[in-house]
Amino acid sequence: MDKANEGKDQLIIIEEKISKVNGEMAVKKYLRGKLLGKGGFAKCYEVTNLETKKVIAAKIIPKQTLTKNRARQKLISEIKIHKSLNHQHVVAFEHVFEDHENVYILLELCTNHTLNELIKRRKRLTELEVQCYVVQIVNALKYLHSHRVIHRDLKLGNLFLNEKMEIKLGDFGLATKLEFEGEKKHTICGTPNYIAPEILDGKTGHSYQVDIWSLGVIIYTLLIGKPPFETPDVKTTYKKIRNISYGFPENVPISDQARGLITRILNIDPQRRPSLDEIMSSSFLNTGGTIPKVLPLATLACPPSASYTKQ
Ligand SMILES: CC[C@@H]1C(=O)N(C)c2cnc(-c3ccc[nH]3)nc2N1C1CCCC1
Repeated sequence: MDKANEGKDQLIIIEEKISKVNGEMAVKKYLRGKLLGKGGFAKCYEVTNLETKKVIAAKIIPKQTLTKNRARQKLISEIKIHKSLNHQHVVAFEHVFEDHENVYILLELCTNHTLNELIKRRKRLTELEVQCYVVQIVNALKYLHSHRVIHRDLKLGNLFLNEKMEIKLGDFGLATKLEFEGEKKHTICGTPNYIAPEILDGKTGHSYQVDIWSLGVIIYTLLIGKPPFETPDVKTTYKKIRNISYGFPENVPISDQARGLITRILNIDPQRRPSLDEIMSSSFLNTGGTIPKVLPLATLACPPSASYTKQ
């Protein structure tokens, strides 16, 4: 797109040129809609496939931001991993193409934004809502880990919500795929509030358990309203993480089951953290005051959380 197209009231068409086997050129057209926001180097738009009328989300990355090899490798890895995934609670990877200026990644539209926006509006969620979201996140992680993929940047802002308020795990920019079981990764990465201690100490290497740690931080944040190790300064946050220095505020009531699960997950030793199956069968996810004992909670539909409405 050239500068002239930055105008608000013009129809902007993105064209994908495809050379067919018989040498002919086919063109797919997409109508660029409203700006959804920025994600890293990308500008993200709502986009309509003019042939199928399907409305999707597009991450548009200017190629001039990909001159450094590191940024280019990161994007290639994100596309390679995300493209290979297909699960109800993972953002669907629709398509990817490029033109002279940009790389276009087309993804499932999640009209209720992310758990970040939900928490900003609601301050904190009920235990029943948290149980329901956690079951979906655990299922997404079971799928990822069974395909030897570690997300490594699990946080509220990467947990998208579709029109039915279902969880869709997205943003595989920091994800990695193990070449073999038991392989350990050493690259430092993640978002300060959610980063596991073994990534910070960088000695022993890290694996799937870093996603379990982040899940513990997410459960705490959804129930309490802010992350356990949050401080105004990143260095202090890292110190609190390394010392497992957090507490449960007196003024926020949470069940023993929730407190117990968070405490078991936020363990400095990755091996001591519960597995995804152990989390799924934890008392926190299987004790509901009014839940009939007959059905395990995981099979129940979610309680209605107010969906995202513009204020
Ligand atoms: C396209 C990038 C990213 C994303 O990865 N997805 C899946 C997504 C889906 N729907 C939405 C969306 C639908 C309606 C509002 N946002 N946004 C998504 N985002 C946002 C855009 C801005 C920052 C992250």
